Amino acid sequence: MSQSSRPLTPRPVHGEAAKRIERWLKSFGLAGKRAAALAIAAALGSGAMVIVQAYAVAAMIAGVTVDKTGLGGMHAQIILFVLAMILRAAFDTLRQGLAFEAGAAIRARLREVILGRVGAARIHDLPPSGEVAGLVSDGVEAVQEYFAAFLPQRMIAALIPALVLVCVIPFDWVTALILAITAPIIPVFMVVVGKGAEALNRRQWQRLMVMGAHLFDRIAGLVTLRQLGAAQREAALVAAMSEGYRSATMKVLRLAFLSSLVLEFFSTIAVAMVAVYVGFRLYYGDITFLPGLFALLIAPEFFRPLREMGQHYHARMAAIGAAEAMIGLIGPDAPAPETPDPAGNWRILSVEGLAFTHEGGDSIEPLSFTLKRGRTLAIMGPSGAGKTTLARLILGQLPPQSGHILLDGHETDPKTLQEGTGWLPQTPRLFAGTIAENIALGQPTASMAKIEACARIAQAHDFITASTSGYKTVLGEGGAGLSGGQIRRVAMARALLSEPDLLILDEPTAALDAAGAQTLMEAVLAATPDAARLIITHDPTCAALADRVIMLEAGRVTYHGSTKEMPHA
Ligand SMILES: Nc1ncnc2c1ncn2[C@@H]1O[C@H](COP(=O)(O)OP(=O)(O)OP(=O)(O)O)[C@@H](O)[C@H]1O
Repeated sequence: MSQSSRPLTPRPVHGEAAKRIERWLKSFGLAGKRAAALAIAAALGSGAMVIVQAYAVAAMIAGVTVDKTGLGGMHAQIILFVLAMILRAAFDTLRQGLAFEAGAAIRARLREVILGRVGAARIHDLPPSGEVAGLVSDGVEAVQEYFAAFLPQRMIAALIPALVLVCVIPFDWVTALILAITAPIIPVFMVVVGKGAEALNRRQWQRLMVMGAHLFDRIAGLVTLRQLGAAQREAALVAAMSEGYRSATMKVLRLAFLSSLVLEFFSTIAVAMVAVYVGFRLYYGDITFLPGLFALLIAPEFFRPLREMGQHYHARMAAIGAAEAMIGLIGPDAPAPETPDPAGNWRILSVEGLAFTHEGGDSIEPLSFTLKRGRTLAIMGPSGAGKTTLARLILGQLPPQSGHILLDGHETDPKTLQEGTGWLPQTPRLFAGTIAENIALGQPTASMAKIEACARIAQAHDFITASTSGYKTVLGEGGAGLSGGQIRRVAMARALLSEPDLLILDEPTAALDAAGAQTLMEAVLAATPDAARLIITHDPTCAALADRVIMLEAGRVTYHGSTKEMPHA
């Protein structure tokens, strides 16, 4: 079980670092660009209708109270008001739909890139599953808010107040001047609040990632934890982490609510200034009723987009926090997901000077061999000699500290090799599901006939069909319902099903008697005539069927030659 070692109190990012993250984020915006642009246009339409409505209301009130026209003489204003109301509702509905569409396109693109990167990662580079889950769910949602809420609002906050100013100037330029002078208060305040919000949001994300990774890891090992009586202790640890996350979230929310309150306060003061000024001018007869009332009605609408941008500013902060974690996972580029390389035409696998040292100091000394397709190499040696380590290096699960793995003399991407490899691990793992699903885990479209044929070769068919549900027998988590030996047989069928170019079998005959081991290996070799086969074994019967043998002792090769001349293990 692993635990993230990242610090819980991150350095604050602002200035250039935050802008760099934001540039990275924007490279994903292309996915929903058209819908986002249309959403902004719809918001502008709605803003224009608000101005028309304010004018119609002011004209109606002025007609009734000052000009004493009566409602009967105001058909034009009433029709204008109703039309503006209907159009405004239509624009708002359209805006919401388009913003959702833009957000959905960006969400899909981000998830595609993250999962594509995780799928393409070397196995030893894989991030904890909890972190990946946190990023593709909450992380992607936070980023979509940035695109669906903050970015359009930023544009709207620049355009609608400008539109209001242009409309107010012909009626009352003094009010327009007051609005223009007070407008910058809100963006300035937003930037001040933003400095603190960035650090808080990043801390919240770090805590969520650590908690997610920890929780996934502990859930996967729940049986072991219970067996060791450590479940309660772990539960307390998870509770403490949740509490840390709750407290970080509350700090973010507190700041978001407080900043909204202060923004409301400042915009209310600015509107009040306009109201007092208009009131005095009306009183002294410096302005007529209609422009004064129109200026009063429109002043809150001038500040509304700015206030809303202030409220969405925390969406930007949350997105930067999430994006930073994403960059850590998928890198600073936003590439298209890699398409799998359809390799498989190679003939010779060459291992050249491959070496590795575990953290504890145990190592494999530089080791070289070649293995042709259709040939079998047995790796033997006492327990702890480094046999499994060698297999894991070839499978790309451990990064070699030196040396190369070549296919037909060319350096190869571990992913390419992994895709064409059938692997029976030393401790195979089955999952909850039917036996057929477990065999077809890597080949979900495989036919039942093929699944059955592989199960026969792996000596699994008889015990599978002995149960009433046969291949449809449902297994519990970890293959519960089968014995350890039976799990190994099912996993062997799984390794054979993909018709691999390279077959790596770690102790394939464990738990079988000599006759069973011989039959199994002969069947496996006959079924994979074109595969290169690497067999890790303690079993001399099994090794005798190979073409060559490498004997390892404490990570060093003690024999490399034909099977016939090998010394007794
Ligand atoms: N993840 C690890 N961290 C540190 N040391 C490790 C790790 N995995 C293996 N080792 C050590 O490396 C050495 C080689 O282990 P490896 O599993 O490759 O041996 P092996 O020959 O396959 O043994 P066995 O036949 O028992 O499976 C052992 O001493 C083992 O303790």
